[in-house]
Amino acid sequence: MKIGSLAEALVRSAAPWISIKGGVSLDKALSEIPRDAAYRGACQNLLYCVSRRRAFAEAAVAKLVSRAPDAKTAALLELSISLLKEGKEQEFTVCNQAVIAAKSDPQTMRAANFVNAILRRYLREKRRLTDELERSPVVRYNAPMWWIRRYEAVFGKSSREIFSLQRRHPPLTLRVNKRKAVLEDVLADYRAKEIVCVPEGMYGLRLEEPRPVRDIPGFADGLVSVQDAGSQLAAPILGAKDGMRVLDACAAPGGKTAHILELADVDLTALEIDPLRAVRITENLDRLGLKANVRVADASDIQSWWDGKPFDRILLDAPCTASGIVRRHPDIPWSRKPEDIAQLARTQAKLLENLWPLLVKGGRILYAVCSVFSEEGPAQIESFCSKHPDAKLIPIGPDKEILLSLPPAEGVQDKPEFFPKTHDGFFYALIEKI
Ligand SMILES: C[S@@+](CC[C@H](N)C(=O)[O-])C[C@H]1O[C@@H](n2cnc3c(N)ncnc32)[C@H](O)[C@@H]1O
Repeated sequence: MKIGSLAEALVRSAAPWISIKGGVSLDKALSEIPRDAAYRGACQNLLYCVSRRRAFAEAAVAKLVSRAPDAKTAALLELSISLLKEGKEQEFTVCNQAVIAAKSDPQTMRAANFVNAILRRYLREKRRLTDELERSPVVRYNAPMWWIRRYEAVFGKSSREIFSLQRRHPPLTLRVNKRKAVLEDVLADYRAKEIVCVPEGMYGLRLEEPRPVRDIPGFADGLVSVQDAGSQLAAPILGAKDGMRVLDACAAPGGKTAHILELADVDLTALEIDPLRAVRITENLDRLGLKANVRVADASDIQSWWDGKPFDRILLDAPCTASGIVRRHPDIPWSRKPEDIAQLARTQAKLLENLWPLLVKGGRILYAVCSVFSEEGPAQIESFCSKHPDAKLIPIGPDKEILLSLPPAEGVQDKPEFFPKTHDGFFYALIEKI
């Protein structure tokens, strides 16, 4: 049987989807699909689609079947229902391709009629079913209840809006490499090429339609990089000047490392604990024509890597729950456990504590996390400052905030020019050693 491309994507996505449901991250599952496989792009779309609708797809399958099917058949049904819910593909195409997919895999072959019957029943009952299922906040917001409560505690009434924003596709934001191009020129060039885009923050451009990097003019030549606009605030806030010695303590894949180097001629050490991720720092710097001392090391194990010379600036973009970037990583609420927050907060505290002595007097450390939870942001910094009388918080940006919490936002401009309008959730605190 010649298998259609959607059917092939359904078949190829079933096993990764089962592993994602078992706790493997979406990034890791995608990294196991061969880079050059023709079906890779379709699988990626499908796995993002189902991750954004995980609670709905699981609840719908549970409602529609009288006896739980085997894992592969359940996965095929959930993937297909998420596509039907998304509504981009024709309904009959999804049903037909799902049946072809079931028939093409020896493990699901005998369930092909069952898959057909369940999907057709879903289509007949979808309105009633959707109303019923979406009464549950878990389905409506696509997150476990503990996560929803956490968000509500942070954002109050705005949490609904933030949850609905996270269901939409994330924007594709680029950072213009100041060493090689001028933002206005790139903007004009893209518009001439009919790429719809708008300026975003100080160095960014937001593209209306996402596209692979190979189709972004100037990407291969290092004129632009992909980086969220909230993330693009780190280098300017850090404020490294020519000649300074700078440490980027948790650097991979190197987005902020590169931005620091685009803005000033500094002697930069970039540390990364994960050797595979460290390779990506060098790849990114090579593409942009930048240089740093990239090392694989545990930043908190100072003895293992430090040469004893203090730093003028340290960026600590610490490992965190990533609760501010769910729009880009829709699997995050499902892959985290409540106890992860305290565990990660301890790791962040250790990194801060151990890196503080490496800073020269008058030097500054920028603490950053892409999390919206207080334990990883404001509470972390308040606790650190209470223990360090030589730590002084420096106001950030024209609004002079000392603890800058940016909620995930789209088109919101309640801050001066300096700030982007559309960005992920971030927390920044700039601390000077006095
Ligand atoms: C939030 S990401 C950094 C993103 C990066 N700054 C960028 O903008 O592209 C955190 C990184 O820190 C690394 N990491 C975690 N613990 C570390 C440690 N103790 N020492 C060095 N790197 C660490 C993680 O592997 C991860 O790549």
